[in-house]
Amino acid sequence: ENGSAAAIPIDPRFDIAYVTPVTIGTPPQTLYLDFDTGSSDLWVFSSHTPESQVRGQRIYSPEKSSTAKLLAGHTWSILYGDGSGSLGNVYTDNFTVGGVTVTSQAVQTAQQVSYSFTSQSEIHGLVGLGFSTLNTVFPNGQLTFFDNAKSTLDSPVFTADLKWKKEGTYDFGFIDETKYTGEITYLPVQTDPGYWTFTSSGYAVGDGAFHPASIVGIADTGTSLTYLPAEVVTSYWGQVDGAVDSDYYGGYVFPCSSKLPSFTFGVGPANITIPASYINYAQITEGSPVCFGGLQSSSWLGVNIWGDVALKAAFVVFNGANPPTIGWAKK
Ligand SMILES: N[C@H]1[C@H](O)[C@@H](Sc2ccccc2)[C@@H]2OC[C@H]1O2
Repeated sequence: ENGSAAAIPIDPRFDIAYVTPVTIGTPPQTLYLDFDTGSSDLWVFSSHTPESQVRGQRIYSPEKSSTAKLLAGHTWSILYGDGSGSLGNVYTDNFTVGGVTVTSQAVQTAQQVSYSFTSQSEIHGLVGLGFSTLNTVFPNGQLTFFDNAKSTLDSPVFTADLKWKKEGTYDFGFIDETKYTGEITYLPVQTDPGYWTFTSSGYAVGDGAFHPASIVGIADTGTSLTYLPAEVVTSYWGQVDGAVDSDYYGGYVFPCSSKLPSFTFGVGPANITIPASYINYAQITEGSPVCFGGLQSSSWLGVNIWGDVALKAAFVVFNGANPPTIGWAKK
């Protein structure tokens, strides 16, 4: 059974993250979760999360679900690239998103969450859509929702159609031709260690020359910005009046009044252009004349990350066939 679900920006001012409604258990409990191709744990705020760490989030209560089963002796603990983290125990239960149901999905219930989760009341947990090898459940790693659902889908794919400051969609099991223009360019995926890792064929700043290059990076719907090699972002921000790489603000900032160029990245023989407006990410604080860039250096990260700022400029196909590939189309 195929499915389709909304990807809703959690903040109307800038696209810090997107959440998608899911139901868990019997009777169904609805939570809004962050679908994250950059990790592979499905975890939720729960009745096991200390009240001091819950601030407005909806919670999953396994004790109220007749189909919940404790996965005895199993625990999990995850640390994310941005330093946030969570840990807890594990149940299996019915899990439905956009009409696609997995009847015995591992649902990881949080017993601890870090402050950055407590402070985001609109995010009630994460659905990892990376490869199941990254799952942190111990002693037996669990399968992602997509890996469990794959065999029931018409095609072993899901697609991301994220949008700038608007609601987009995740589709499961099919490719909606009305959501993109031209052709989809498919690239090989390196599945070790478990991210959707692909190689971009280069970049261009604004209407400038295309620079062929091999940029290995991960497609990560759970990361807000896009992080690329220093030489790439230096050449981009070099075109922006007043842009500086600020230790104080932790990245490239620029006068909000400055004109920004677009940014184009290669996907095989094709390319995707990120409009300048997407790269004018946000004011430092409400009303500030200083703005934070959506394109930042990856040098301190050790990995290039094509986050939402890049993904929302494209229609992206996460093809879970064997071997997996990733498809990019303009829209
Ligand atoms: N794959 C990403 C993940 O989804 C988020 S976890 C997260 C933390 C706080 C708020 C919302 C989400 C974190 O940032 C980058 C990488 O790790």
